[in-house]
Amino acid sequence: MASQNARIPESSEPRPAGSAATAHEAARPDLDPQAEAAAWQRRLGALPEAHPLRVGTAESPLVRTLRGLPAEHRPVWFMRQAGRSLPEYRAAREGTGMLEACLTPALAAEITLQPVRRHGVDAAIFFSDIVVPMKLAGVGVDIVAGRGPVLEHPVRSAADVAALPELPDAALDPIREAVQRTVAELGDTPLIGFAGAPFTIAAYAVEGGPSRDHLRPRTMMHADPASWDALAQWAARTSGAFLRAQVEAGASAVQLFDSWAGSLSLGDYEAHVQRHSADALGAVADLGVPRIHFGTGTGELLAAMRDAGADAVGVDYRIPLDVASHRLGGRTVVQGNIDPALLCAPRDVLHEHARDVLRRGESAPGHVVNLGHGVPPDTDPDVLSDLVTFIHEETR
Ligand SMILES: Cc1c2[nH]c(c1CCC(=O)O)Cc1[nH]c(c(CCC(=O)O)c1C)Cc1[nH]c(c(CCC(=O)O)c1C)Cc1[nH]c(c(C)c1CCC(=O)O)C2
Repeated sequence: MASQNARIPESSEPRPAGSAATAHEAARPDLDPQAEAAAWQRRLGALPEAHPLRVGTAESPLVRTLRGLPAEHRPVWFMRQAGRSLPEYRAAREGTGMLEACLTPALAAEITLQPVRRHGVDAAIFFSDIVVPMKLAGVGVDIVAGRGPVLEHPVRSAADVAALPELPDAALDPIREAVQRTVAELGDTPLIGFAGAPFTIAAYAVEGGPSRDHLRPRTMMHADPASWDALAQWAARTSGAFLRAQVEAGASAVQLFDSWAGSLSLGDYEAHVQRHSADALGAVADLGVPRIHFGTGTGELLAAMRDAGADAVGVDYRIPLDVASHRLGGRTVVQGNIDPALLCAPRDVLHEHARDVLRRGESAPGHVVNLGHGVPPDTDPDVLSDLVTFIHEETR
């Protein structure tokens, strides 16, 4: 059991004088349960009475942790938990393209539910993709297995940006139906809705597909700032509408994936990206759902990503979680950051690494356990099921 008072291994950065070794206690004494509960109810006021967050999932370990409240155990889920690591996923996808699967409500719901049934994770994440909103808007994009999203026509000029179609609200109906089908099965297990952050979406649009350093969008924000701004605003509107549709249909939390933000300097992030991510997260601000903001290679961007409007920050495996929490001022819920590479290590090695992540997570007011990035496709599903059991037993 990872003690609440576990001594945290010395991190590479000084801890501010007087900060608690386990901020959980430091954060909680300030929390007046009655006041928090009243504020929480006010926060959810705009949601329908029957929304899962108002009738059950609010007391789930995931949502309580995102609210900064103690929970029966540390919640755990995995990015890319719905995917090729599951034989049942491969069977369900047989003969159906990726985007077609995302836009077939019964199939998207089934795939979303598979890892919850198999692993007993504390949250489902909606089976879709960050380029689905682009597709629904009418942009020529497909997902190539082993590569990722590929566009028919890269977006490189002001004219290309001006030609980008707006996402019609009715085009989101298959998404709403898939979410409704999913939450009808989930009961008190929360569904996390998600979207791609404007920079990551724009990086695919400008490059036309996956790239390592995202040089073209990073050049555009300096060489043609007006086109960059118009493109990022379009991406924020499109992703924001996608997020909102999932929440209105029943998602109890959202995650904004800025997977490729790590290629940005803090200066470029603050000057050219942060406000657009704030607009995407702002699309659900009035609905009160907890918001998680995740990126990879973002050790220098953590506070700026939180300040874009997140309740929690997803941290990748490259920075120790206590160091990340320190950079967030010790006052932000963190998510992560088990290294996916250790899923193929011997079980005792993985468990010791997970204990270290749990100990380091004690330095934040709340810790949602996750990987530092997605589940590798060749992962043994039993390793993930065992890891969920281990995390629950260690933190019960
Ligand atoms: C960058 C990114 C994308 N899509 C996503 C991101 C951000 C997360 C991350 O950083 O990995 C987000 C995403 N994509 C998918 C989900 C559903 C949730 C889940 O998988 O658990 C989520 C949350 C399904 C998917 N999206 C994709 C798959 C693999 C499709 C398959 O072959 O089954 C899944 C399960 C395809 C995809 N889509 C994308 C990539 C890079 C790929 C992988 C290409 C490949 O390796 O085959 C773009």
